[in-house]
Amino acid sequence: MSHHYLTIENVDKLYHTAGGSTQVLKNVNLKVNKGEYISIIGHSGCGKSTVLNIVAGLTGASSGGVILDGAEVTAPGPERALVFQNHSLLPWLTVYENVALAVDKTFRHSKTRAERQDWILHNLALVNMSHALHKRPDEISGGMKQRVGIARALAMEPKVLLLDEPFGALDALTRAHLQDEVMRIQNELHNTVLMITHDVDEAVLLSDRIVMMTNGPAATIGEVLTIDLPRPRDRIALADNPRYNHYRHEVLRFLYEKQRKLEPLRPRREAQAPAAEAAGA
Ligand SMILES: Nc1ncnc2c1ncn2[C@@H]1O[C@H](COP(=O)(O)OP(=O)(O)OP(=O)(O)O)[C@@H](O)[C@H]1O
Repeated sequence: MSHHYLTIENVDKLYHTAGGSTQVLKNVNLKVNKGEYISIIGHSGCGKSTVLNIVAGLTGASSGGVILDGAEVTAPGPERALVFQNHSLLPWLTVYENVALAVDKTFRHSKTRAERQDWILHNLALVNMSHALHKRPDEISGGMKQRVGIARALAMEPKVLLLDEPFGALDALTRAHLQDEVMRIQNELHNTVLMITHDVDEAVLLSDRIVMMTNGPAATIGEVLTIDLPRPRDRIALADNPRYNHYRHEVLRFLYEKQRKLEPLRPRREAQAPAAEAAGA
């Protein structure tokens, strides 16, 4: 048996639609150690969410599979918690109740009512949301909703945390603040994390390794970059760090030179502005 905690092995994925079938993923292989923070980056539509959904057990691989802590993934389960870009809190429940729902479900047999209550409060404190326990999602900001989503995921004590562009919908300052929070929590808890991102700086700042995917169809892992920067990491100090900038450059080079995304061809006359045509574009 593999000594890796999470193994994605020879995963192919075909989607069958009325128009025929498309091979989205081809031969995706990745081995993740316990406590590693992995980012997956690649152009839009290459298949990042499909990889994450297969690990989550939300969709099956067409061939190959996923093994987590020695067991094959065949269905969704609480040991793989997901956080999406668009907050998935239940709007009629308070912040506390949203986390309580997951905690009560996961620990109803293993923790007493009082222990569960402490655990909910503990996880909401971890993301600095203790001040808003009784607010409903429409009474808090987007960043706060993401904090609650993260608290809910952490509170399930998952074996792997699956983050699908968790900061994607946030403004730059809120995003930076939340990235710092996630780094702080990661330094404390050492979760195993798979995170999809489109943000090169975010990937370098947060990750132990960055998995770079080729363009689809039949996308696969093109390169894996190990980020050897000491933790805790400080975004301001790193801005002038040559190694940080080297990693950034490597990811940009992969995305914009090696895997340059070509826009689909459009009819020349209608699609291009006169100025662009005059410039010979
Ligand atoms: N259920 C489905 N049925 C058919 N095709 C699908 C389905 N889900 C995804 N696809 C297609 O598979 C490809 C990969 O989609 P996926 O969402 O995994 O990409 P992605 O890299 O996460 O994209 P983005 O960065 O834009 O979120 C796309 O071409 C998409 O249209």
